[in-house]
Amino acid sequence: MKIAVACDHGGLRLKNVLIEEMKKQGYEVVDFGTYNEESCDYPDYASKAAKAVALGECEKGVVVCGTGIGVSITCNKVNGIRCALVHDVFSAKATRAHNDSNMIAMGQRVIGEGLALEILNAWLSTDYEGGRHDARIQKVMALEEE
Ligand SMILES: O=C(CO)[C@H](O)[C@H](O)[C@H](O)COP(=O)(O)O
Repeated sequence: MKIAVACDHGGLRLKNVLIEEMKKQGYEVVDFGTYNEESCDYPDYASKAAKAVALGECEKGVVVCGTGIGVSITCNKVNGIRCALVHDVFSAKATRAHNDSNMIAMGQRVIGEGLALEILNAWLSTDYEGGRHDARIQKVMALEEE
């Protein structure tokens, strides 16, 4: 599975930890930057990862900034993206099972690396449940057509 990743300067260290974990598990990672800690603008990088997921070039996406908020807002502006800002394991599982989220956002300034890795693994290994959630997701995605 191909995973798109991106961050700003505030998420670089955590992004690199997450990339290592995903590579170790055999995922193919496409890193859309940023690649150093020089101050930059998160929309420039998060949007690239989101577009890669929306176009089907990558199956899922992982984005990181200081809080996770800036990158999640950005990704959710791209049609077809359901990006969940997650800082606990319960929500990581729930957003895959219920929202079929195709991207996850985390904040390097919010959680430690150990929890972030648990969240990542919970998110990657949880399947969408379908059923009653289908209609809800369709209603969310229909807003893109208005
Ligand atoms: O967008 C954010 C906040 O919602 C991110 O956390 C950014 O990483 C943060 O705003 C960057 O802040 P900085 O003071 O420019 O490092």
